[in-house]
Amino acid sequence: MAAAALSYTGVGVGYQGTPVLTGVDLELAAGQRLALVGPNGAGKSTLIKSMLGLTRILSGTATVLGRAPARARGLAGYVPQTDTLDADFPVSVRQVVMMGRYRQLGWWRPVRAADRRAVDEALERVGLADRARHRFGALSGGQRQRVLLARSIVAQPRLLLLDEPFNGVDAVSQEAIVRVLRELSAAGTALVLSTHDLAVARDLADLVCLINGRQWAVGPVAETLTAETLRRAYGSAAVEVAGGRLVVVEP
Ligand SMILES: Nc1ncnc2c1ncn2[C@@H]1O[C@H](COP(=O)(O)OP(=O)(O)OP(=O)(O)O)[C@@H](O)[C@H]1O
Repeated sequence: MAAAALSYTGVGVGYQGTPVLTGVDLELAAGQRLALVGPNGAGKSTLIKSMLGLTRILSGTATVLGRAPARARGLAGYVPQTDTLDADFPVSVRQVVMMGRYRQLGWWRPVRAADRRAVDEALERVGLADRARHRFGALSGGQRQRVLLARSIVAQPRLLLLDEPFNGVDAVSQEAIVRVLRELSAAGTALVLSTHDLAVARDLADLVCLINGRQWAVGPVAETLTAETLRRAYGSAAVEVAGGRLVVVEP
């Protein structure tokens, strides 16, 4: 049987030996979709970085695709927040997506017809085939996010990690991204996405992990995103309003 996409038991993660998030218990199988939900500073990005082998596991045990996270580097796909990238960098959409192939095949190897085909197919899939020659930085935030998704899928990862994939993303791009994520998951890719938006978690995820400095709850979305667990994780001032948006009223 294939190794779990993720297996975390009692995990603490942080920086310079100081934990920012503790008590994380996660099991994710092929094709499952996990939403990491929590307020700003909860530790969502840090947890994703630990899955990429970029931050130390300070306590507990963790495997990513059957290996210790530091040994799994490069195996999981990663879609960063678009606004963390330098949009002025003079690179075409096609070149950005091709970077996803280099990682798998080595930058020294010449680009082959199969690589070009994979890039074309990925751009087609995210609905941006007609933008291949455009400058990456000239696209809208939502289109850039679709390009970054295309870059990650050309490497055909068994686990895909997305950090706030819908921040600053227009409705058309969000719809395209959601469609591709559903297709990937149906084909067996395990997904982890961090989000502030409870509606996104409910719509897209099977499992949710509610964190804020520590893990407050984990499990199937309907059972886990309850008013009670949200109140515990966000503090008593947390109020959920219609449409799944969470409004936190400062005490
Ligand atoms: N490189 C770093 N060194 C030290 N502390 C860090 C570092 N990066 C983040 N932190 C701290 O770790 C905590 C968790 O941050 P993290 O970015 O993981 O949260 P988040 O849930 O992703 O929040 P946001 O939604 O604001 O991105 C915060 O207190 C943050 O200040």
